[in-house]
Amino acid sequence: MNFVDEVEIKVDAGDGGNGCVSFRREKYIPNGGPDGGDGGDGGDVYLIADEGLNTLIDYRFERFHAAERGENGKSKNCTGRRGQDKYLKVPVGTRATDAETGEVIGEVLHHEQKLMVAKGGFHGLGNTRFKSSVNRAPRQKTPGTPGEVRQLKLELMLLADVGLLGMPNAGKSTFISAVSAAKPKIANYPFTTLVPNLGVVRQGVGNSFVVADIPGLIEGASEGAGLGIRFLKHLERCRVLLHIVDIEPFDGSDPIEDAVTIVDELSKYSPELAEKPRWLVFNKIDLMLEEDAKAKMDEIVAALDWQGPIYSMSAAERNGTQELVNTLGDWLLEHPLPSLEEQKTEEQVEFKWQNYHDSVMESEDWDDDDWDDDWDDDEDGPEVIYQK
Ligand SMILES: Nc1nc2c(ncn2[C@@H]2O[C@H](COP(=O)(O)OP(=O)(O)OP(=O)(O)O)[C@@H](O)[C@H]2O)c(=O)[nH]1
Ligand SMILES: [Mg+2]
Repeated sequence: MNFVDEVEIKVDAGDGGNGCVSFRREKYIPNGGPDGGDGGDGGDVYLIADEGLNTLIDYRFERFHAAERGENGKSKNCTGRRGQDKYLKVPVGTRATDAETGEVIGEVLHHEQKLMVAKGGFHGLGNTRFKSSVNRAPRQKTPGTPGEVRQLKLELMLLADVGLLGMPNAGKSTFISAVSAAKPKIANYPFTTLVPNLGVVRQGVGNSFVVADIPGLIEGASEGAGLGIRFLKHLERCRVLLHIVDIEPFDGSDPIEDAVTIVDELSKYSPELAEKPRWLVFNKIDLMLEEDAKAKMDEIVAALDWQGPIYSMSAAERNGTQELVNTLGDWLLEHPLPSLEEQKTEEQVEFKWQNYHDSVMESEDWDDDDWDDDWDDDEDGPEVIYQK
């Protein structure tokens, strides 16, 4: 099974390089000024979305990823080189969470989108920076700060427009194979589908949508029964859910209870997901006389107190499926996805060392009137303070 949608990895951004203490030593310049350069910043760790990937499996095997350390500063005012950033390729739709705090860092939703998951350390300052009218031969420097280390949970959530929800054997996979080119395994035993499948429904040029078929849910799924509810996360980004109800389960279970169970488990998993637009789709109507089917459907609608849209079909006989797909296509056109900018509501996560630079700048070493005068001269090599 190559589909892996959850992994935990450790990311380690590069430490900042240390500042350097050094003095200019040259022939004929006996008392050269300070010329210790700053260190380089540590490299950051980023996720980068790659549309060619559809699993996080590589991260099962490689769990530690580090960016490069910044180089230390050197004499002659040489600034250390910045550490190289580390880019981790992930499938589009991957979300990163800090595993220790549970804080969602962000997600990558389109090809080549980048997300910083660990910030590199800030560079240390060389002694040139501490030169002043009072102290012309400073021996101060600051060390680079450590790069951020995070235990990271990566979760892949499939990007689909329509999500299928229902008991095992309800006919979810039969439906997706009826309306798309997807060829999932279909069988009359529960949990035939073990990992999500995506199917593309084509309705003419430039008008297609994606359906996600996920493993079935059973009672107690939120407590881990069956395959649990871990696959429900793949429905979070769908625009509409189809609750597929088998009106004549061959295991003899009561279709009313089954339908209620699904709604309960959905609400337990996430009230937001339960609030998402959802259509009730009765399946296997070929197994009953029309009147009996109608009566059964009415009972289920009443038991669920269902007010939303209702469809019926025989996925196996492809009866009613095309109609459902056409209505879905129209509905999706009328309910476009919010643009990416609107989706970016997530706050920028503050990184641990964000304020380090400010605190160094504010420290007393900088309270010097001559500071501004000295600063500008540094651009083209060391400033010579004493020259005979
Ligand atoms: N008579 C009839 N049988 C159907 C219909 N749709 C599906 N089936 C049968 O029901 C059984 C289960 O179908 P699947 O599509 O595998 O069900 P599923 O919801 O994907 O089940 P899981 O993957 O286990 O969650 C299969 O034997 C299908 O042939 C239908 O409309 N009519
Ligand atoms: Mg299935």
